[in-house]
Amino acid sequence: MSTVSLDHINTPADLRGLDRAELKEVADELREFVLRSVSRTGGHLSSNLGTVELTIALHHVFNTPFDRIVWDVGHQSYPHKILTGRREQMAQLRQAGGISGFPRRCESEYDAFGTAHSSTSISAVLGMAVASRNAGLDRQHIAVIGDGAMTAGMAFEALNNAGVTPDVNVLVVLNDNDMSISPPVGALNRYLARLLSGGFYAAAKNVGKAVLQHVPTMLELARRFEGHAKGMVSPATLFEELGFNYVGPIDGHDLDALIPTLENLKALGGPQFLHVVTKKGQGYKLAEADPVLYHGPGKFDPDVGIQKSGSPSRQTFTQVFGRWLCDMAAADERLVGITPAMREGSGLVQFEQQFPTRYFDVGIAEQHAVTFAGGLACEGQKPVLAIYSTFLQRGYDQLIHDVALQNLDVTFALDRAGIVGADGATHAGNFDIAFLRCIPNMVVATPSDENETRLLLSTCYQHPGPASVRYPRGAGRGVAVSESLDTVEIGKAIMRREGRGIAILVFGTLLPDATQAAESLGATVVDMRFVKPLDQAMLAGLAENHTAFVTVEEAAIMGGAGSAVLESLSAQSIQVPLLMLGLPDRFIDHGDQAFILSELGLDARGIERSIRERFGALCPPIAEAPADLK
Ligand SMILES: Cc1ncc(C[n+]2csc(CCOP(=O)(O)OP(=O)(O)O)c2C)c(N)n1
Ligand SMILES: CC(=O)[C@@H](O)[C@H](O)COP(=O)(O)O
Ligand SMILES: [Mg+2]
Repeated sequence: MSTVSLDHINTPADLRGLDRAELKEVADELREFVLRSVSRTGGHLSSNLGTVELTIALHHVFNTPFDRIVWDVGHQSYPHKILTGRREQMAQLRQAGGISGFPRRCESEYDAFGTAHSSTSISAVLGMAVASRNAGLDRQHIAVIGDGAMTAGMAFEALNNAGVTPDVNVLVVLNDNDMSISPPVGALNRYLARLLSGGFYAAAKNVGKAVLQHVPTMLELARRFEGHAKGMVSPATLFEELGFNYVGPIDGHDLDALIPTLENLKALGGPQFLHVVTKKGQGYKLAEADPVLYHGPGKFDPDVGIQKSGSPSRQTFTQVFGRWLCDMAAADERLVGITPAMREGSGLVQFEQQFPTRYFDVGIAEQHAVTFAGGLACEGQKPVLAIYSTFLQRGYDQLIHDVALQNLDVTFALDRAGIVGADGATHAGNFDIAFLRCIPNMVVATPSDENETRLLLSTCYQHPGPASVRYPRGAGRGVAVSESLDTVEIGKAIMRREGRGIAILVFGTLLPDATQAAESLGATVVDMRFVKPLDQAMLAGLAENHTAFVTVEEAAIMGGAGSAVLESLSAQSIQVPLLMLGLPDRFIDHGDQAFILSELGLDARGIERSIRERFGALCPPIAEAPADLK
């Protein structure tokens, strides 16, 4: 009877002494561990169930951590974490103080490169491989990239570069599960499907001379041990044309196929490309049947599966957006909705069903999404680009050059603005206010609740130029949302509470916390609604009868809305002391959203405490206040 157990695998070295049968036992245990563990913490499930054998094979064959593995996106790296000494820490996955859901260099020497935004792995391993070559190191560099991540331009920029870079040991493993978060889109997906079906080779046999143009030289053939697997002289795949030695497709759940193939590839130098086929959710029937639902679930009972809860009392901001989009699309046939591969997360499921010809999933291609929207706007369409704040960072030049500079009418619906919780710093939308407000022509709206979100979406949509509306991850506070498509005046703030001494200027959904603080302080509260254009008249008016200002935003303080107020006061030669509350100048780790906001002093107590610390003389005494406020 075998004594092999996952409990005894503390580093990949422990895998290297195992035979094939033992490795298969480890794979079964590892899959079960991933399922049980993720069901208790929440996290990315389907992708991790799909990479169990691939992870074991890679660590078995390659000499990690000396050899480098870069996990693209990194949401499939849990088996890797478990096999590299973090099995116990999986219990705190994505929780405050616990390990991250993504690879991080500071977390383990086995995490060769930090990932989370997709399609960076080939560039990163190429950089590493060139550095190894220059240092005379005989090291292997492996990028594991999914079929979804492979659709991004950046992956192709890297292939283009790697294919002609001399003397680099780069292995790209394409983990093809025929899924992105939602079903994959685009011509590359079709091409991969043709490779899998064998149709590519079969069709090629009939192409006659065209095939011969692609016949590799005898020397190359000798290098391609996989020639026997293909079993014939075949036309070059796209990846071969780009300078890679293409091998595959092989079954990514079959250790008997994976291990010898990787061993052979390890012996070869130069750019290698291995196409493996896996199943998202492999081994857990419910996830296999619905990999979208199990892509990134919260906690659930694995014996029962995810249970659909009854209709929740509070809508998420994403749902508010999704409904607004459908309503506005019904009212205006020029509206088109765009998502870069985030149909579910961005709230476009219903829109796709209702308006299939006006729905565009462009793949993981944020840059393209922005310029595509610009092109649509040129011809009189009204594009709404639904995009996470953090992913718009990818399309920054396109936003400036292809949209704002030409004053094109594109509405940016920025979801996940501010703290996002379990995904942490890589996904937090901290920077959009700072990077958007400096762009000429941009309108930057910061709705304070669900209804304001709808109102400002309509307002920005009707604005004939580029405009953005930012809203956070998760549910609002339960504010009823009107069904109208009314608009408000752009650049106009609204007074929410008239007080004395201190005026709290709120940009976004921290309004209830700021209001609660203001009630203790007797302060004025203004919902600023827009960072740009800023309501300068409101600021000037408030300055006449207040002695201090406080700005509150769930965004980076540096360059943020508070900075905009400061600039405006300075430009108007208004001298009022200003306290800026928002996100500090550091990356903020994963953890519960409310907990993080409270740690950052951005809940009602924290806001009051900061104001008292700074403007104590202007504040009324604390009556029966909790000790931490005194
Ligand atoms: C730049 C960027 N855009 C979008 C995402 C969101 N995202 C995370 S995983 C994923 C799908 C990736 O598909 P694939 O690479 O095939 O991996 P799989 O989920 O199938 O394992 C997407 C769109 C991201 N992480 N980075
Ligand atoms: C890995 C990745 O980028 C996505 O799966 C992301 O984690 C989704 O985040 P939401 O859960 O906020 O949609
Ligand atoms: Mg995939």
